[in-house]
Amino acid sequence: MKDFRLYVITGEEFHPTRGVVEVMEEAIKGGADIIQLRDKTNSKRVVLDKARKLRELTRKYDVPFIVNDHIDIALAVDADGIHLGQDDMPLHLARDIVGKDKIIGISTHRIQEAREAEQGGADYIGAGPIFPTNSKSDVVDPVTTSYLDEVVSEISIPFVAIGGIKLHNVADVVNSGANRICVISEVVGSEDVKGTCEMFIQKIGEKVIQL
Ligand SMILES: Cc1ncc(COP(=O)(O)OP(=O)(O)O)c(N)n1
Ligand SMILES: Cc1nc(C(=O)O)sc1CCOP(=O)(O)O
Ligand SMILES: [Mg+2]
Repeated sequence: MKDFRLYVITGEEFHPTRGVVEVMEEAIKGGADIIQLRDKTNSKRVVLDKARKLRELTRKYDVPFIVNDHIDIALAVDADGIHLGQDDMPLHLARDIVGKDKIIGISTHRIQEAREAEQGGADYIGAGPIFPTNSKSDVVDPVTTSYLDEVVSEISIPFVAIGGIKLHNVADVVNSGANRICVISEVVGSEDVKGTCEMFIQKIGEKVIQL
């Protein structure tokens, strides 16, 4: 899989007056280099329609496109991959269904889950929530950057830090060894989506050691 630095997930509740394609296009123009469609409320038919549109957009910019939760929708639109949590379809079954060429990302909140994902053939893991977040209702307590320290020392597959990551705290995450960051609200809820992505990209590239 192509490496990435800034993973942006849709969150339409944060931009009620703007369309999802328009907002994600701005994110891509600002440097988002992988996109996920995450829609926990709409019907499958509506999610499928959004997936088609985002597939078209991401092809235009050659950016990988991941669908959250719905393997069938991911396959129907020929997404590059799927993202699954600990309560979703188990990794080995998902791999059987999607085949070896699709990206599978797995959410992890503790090191044992990360080990299992790696051993099970995940392409990347999500590590979080690092900080408190309002973007996910059924979320576990923040794992803090100390979970990133464990992941850095033990896990070899790519990991992306997620959960409550903002421009003001991303330096702490980067200083813990994360060089892939995943964001919903701070990006898609911004008045300036492109500019916010550009600032994230700049900060991901900087290791600021606070003494
Ligand atoms: C990159 C990334 N990491 C974590 C998640 C969360 O997935 P999950 O735990 O299945 O929760 P939902 O997003 O389905 O509510 C994610 N989507 N993406
Ligand atoms: C979708 C999701 N998954 C998480 C996890 O820890 O697995 S945290 C999260 C929400 C991230 O949104 P925001 O950037 O707005 O905090
Ligand atoms: Mg899920």
